[in-house]
Amino acid sequence: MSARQLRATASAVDAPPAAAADTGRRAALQAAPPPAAEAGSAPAPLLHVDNVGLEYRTAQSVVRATHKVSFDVLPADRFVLLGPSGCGKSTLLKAVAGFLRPRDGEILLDGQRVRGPGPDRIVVFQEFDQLPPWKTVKQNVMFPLLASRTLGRREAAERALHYLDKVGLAAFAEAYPHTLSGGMKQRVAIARALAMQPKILLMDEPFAALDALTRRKMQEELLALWDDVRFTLLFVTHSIEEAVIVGNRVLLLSPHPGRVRAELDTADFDLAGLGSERFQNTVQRIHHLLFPDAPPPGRADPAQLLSPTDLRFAL
Ligand SMILES: Nc1ncnc2c1ncn2[C@@H]1O[C@H](COP(=O)(O)OP(=O)(O)OP(=O)(O)O)[C@@H](O)[C@H]1O
Repeated sequence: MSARQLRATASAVDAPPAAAADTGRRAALQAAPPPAAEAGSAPAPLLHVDNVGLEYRTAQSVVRATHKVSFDVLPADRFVLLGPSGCGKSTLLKAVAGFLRPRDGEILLDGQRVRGPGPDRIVVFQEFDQLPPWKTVKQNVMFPLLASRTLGRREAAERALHYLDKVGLAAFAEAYPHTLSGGMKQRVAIARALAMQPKILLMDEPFAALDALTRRKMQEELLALWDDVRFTLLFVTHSIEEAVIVGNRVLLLSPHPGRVRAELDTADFDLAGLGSERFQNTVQRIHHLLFPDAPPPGRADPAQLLSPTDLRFAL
């Protein structure tokens, strides 16, 4: 990280809330430009979300999920959408995946407008039942490669084993999903997604159903995997701690309907700093940005990632 980025990061997370309010939250907390920008050649965004409004329509009602949300995800970003329940995080992810068309604005992936689902965007969900139980672990990882005709059977098997090895499950290739723990099932889902070598990996609260210690371990493994593979990640969470650990950039969304509250550069934080004063102060500051009128959250117990700053309960 450049000295300039470090300074920008510090001003983003250490500035007092009043200062953020004075200068405009978005401006004060804008992510630092990547080093290439200093040389005048900023990388083009891989994902460009421009003024996107999303809604659900039924015969009886219209539910507005997001309002004029804009952000850019750069190649190899770990970009996190953070906000309270109902602010439209999952809906945004669904729109990027192509399952939902924006009511307003547009979503571009690699310069192309997103018009529907495609193998260049793979979603990992929270649920443990995303793996067909009648297929072995290896067959599960191979399935999208074969179904999309990306690879033939032999190459698909090789690639499946390669990614199962990366998530530490090569020894379980012939096992069936019901014999695996929740964390292992999520690893298989991650291996299956990465095996498709998508342009962007979409994760919708992938660790939320795991116990706190397994969740922490999975965060650690995800970061190690990213270090190894350098994929581009769009990750949804309620948990401020998880957002700060997993993301190098975090977009804060206001309560329903979701609007952009701020964008933070969090590249400087990792699991090692979890209990530190600086980490805790950052968590509290993010909480304040989301809920300026609420009392500050209690200090998070580093052993408990489902902490008072889990925003499911923050409305
Ligand atoms: N299928 C649907 N039909 C109608 N409204 C929906 C549907 N899915 C979501 N919504 C509404 O859209 C809004 C945004 O929902 P969304 O699930 O995207 O929020 P979220 O931030 O992901 O919440 P959570 O963190 O609780 O998963 C909410 O008001 C929700 O009730």
